[in-house]
Amino acid sequence: MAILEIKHVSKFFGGLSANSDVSFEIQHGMIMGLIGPNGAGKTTLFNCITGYYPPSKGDVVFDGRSMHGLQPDKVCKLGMARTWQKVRPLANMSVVDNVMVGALCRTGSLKNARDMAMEQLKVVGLEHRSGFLAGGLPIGERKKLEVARVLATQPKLLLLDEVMGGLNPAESEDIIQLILAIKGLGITQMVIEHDMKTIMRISDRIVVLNSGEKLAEGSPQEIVSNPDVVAAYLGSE
Ligand SMILES: Nc1ncnc2c1ncn2[C@@H]1O[C@H](COP(=O)(O)OP(=O)(O)OP(=O)(O)O)[C@@H](O)[C@H]1O
Repeated sequence: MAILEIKHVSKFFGGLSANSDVSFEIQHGMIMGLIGPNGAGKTTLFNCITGYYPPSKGDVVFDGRSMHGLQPDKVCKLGMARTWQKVRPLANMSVVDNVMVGALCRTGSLKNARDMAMEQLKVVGLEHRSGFLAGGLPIGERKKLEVARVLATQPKLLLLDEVMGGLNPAESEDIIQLILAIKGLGITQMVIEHDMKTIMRISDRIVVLNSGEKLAEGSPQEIVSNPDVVAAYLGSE
C-alpha cells in the first residue's frame, strides 16, 4: 500500500486554479521530488496535503486514512510533518528548546522531549549548538534546525519545501547528505527543490507540476528526457 495517495486534488483561490485534478501516489521509504516553474502550485499542494488548506476537490489519503477535514496538528500527530520555505525558528529560545517543541507532539514529559530533541540534533549534526540561541545561527544551521524540529515529531512522511533555498554549494551538500541519511532511517520524503541536478540525484521518482496540473511523473531519467517537461520547465531555466 502507498503511504500517500493524492486523489484528484484541486485547489481554487477565487478564479485561480492553483492545483487542478492532481493525482499520484508515494510508496513507503522513497524520495519523491516535486518540481515545476514558479507558481506551478507546489507549495499549495504541500498545504493541501498537510491540512493547512482544505482541498477544493479531491482527497489525500495517508497511511490508508483520509485526511479530509483534519487540522495540521492532527495530521502531524498521525505522522506527517513539513518544513516551510521561509525558516522561522523561535529566535529567542535555545536550539534544543526549538526542537523540543516538535518532540512535545509525542510526549508530555519535558525530560523525554529534551532527550528526543538531543537525539535529533545529533542526526542533523547540531548537537554542539544545543545551548545557542536559535536566532543567532547562520542560515545553513537554521535549515538543519528546522529539519531536526520536524524529525522530533517522529514523522513517517516528511515534506521538505525548498530546504536548500539560499544555501551555498557546501551547505546544500550537507542537506543532501542529511536527506539521504533520513531515507536510510526509513522515513518517506517528498521534496520540493528548484535545483535540477539535486532533485535528479536524490529522487526515486519525480512529479512535475505546471500551471497547477500534473505534467509528468516518472524516474529522474524519464523526466529529463520528457519533451513536455523540457519545454515547460527546463526550457524556462
Ligand atoms: N493563499 C493564496 N491566495 C491566493 N492565491 C494563492 C495563495 N497561495 C498561492 N496562490 C497562488 O497559487 C499559485 C500557485 O502558488 P504556489 O506558491 O503553490 O506555487 P509554487 O509552485 O510553490 O511556486 P514557487 O516555486 O514560486 O514557490 C500562484 O499563482 C500563487 O499566486
